[in-house]
Amino acid sequence: MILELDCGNSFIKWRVIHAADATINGGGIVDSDQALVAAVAALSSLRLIGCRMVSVRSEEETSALCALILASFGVEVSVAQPVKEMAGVRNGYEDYQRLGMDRWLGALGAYHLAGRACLVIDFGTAAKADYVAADGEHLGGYICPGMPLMRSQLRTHTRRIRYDDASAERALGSLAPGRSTVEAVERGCVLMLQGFARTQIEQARALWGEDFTVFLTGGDAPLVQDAAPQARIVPDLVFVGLAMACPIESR
Ligand SMILES: Nc1ncnc2c1ncn2[C@@H]1O[C@H](COP(=O)(O)OP(=O)(O)O)[C@@H](O)[C@H]1O
Ligand SMILES: CC(C)(COP(=O)(O)O)[C@@H](O)C(=O)NCCC(=O)O
Ligand SMILES: [K+]
Repeated sequence: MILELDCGNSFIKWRVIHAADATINGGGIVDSDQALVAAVAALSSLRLIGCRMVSVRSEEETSALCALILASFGVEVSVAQPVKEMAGVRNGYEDYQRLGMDRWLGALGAYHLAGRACLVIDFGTAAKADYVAADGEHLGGYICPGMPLMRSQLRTHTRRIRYDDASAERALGSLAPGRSTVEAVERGCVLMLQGFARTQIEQARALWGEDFTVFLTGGDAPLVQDAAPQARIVPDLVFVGLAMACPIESR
């Protein structure tokens, strides 16, 4: 079995797959290193032969988690590293090392799955869009605040925007004009994300006509699904790219 980890700015997404056929043994989303170890250790008949990781966290946090994985499960962690080119995709950044590794792996995974031009939109802590042309050239992309950041900026920089998580969840049952603060903020931010997605799709259409595939990923992708009916929702897109970047021999 292989442990796969996607360490974003807010959460760690993890899964355990069988090395031979990549079938999924377990997985989840946790908010700390300790919760990760507890969740993985709770899997029955766990037999890890390796671990691969993508992280957009600091070097210190990333190596601390690698050390914890080694100490807890006895496996070395292979951490995806920036490269100029892989699997037919060429990194489009002026300095390829600066492109977020989650974005790069999402682009790799998308191009692998689509085999043609693709637009990857990832709604995590930040909202990201990345463009890969039909010949594999990564054209670059866009970054703006995602749902958690927009929400917390409003809460932090205003005096009268205050509400709890439960009412936030209830507010998203509809996108009609809000009749309370929580509805107005939550629905307004979702419309911002949807507008972001629509604009990216328009731009992809201007570049490529109808010959492209749209991928939606990240924890908040479901909030945007209705605005992009043609998109493929692929929650594990980054893991697709991670397996390509960090192959682990099965024994
Ligand atoms: N089970 C879940 N636990 C926590 N957040 C979730 C869950 N499912 C969806 N989300 C949403 O996912 C968002 C975080 O997305 P994610 O892609 O994990 O971000 P990041 O990679 O930046 O850590 C949160 O804002 C939350 O709304
Ligand atoms: C843009 C990001 C902060 C997104 O992080 P996430 O929302 O996945 O937690 C991450 O991809 C990153 O740190 N990128 C480096 C900067 C760049 O891609 O230009
Ligand atoms: K991410």
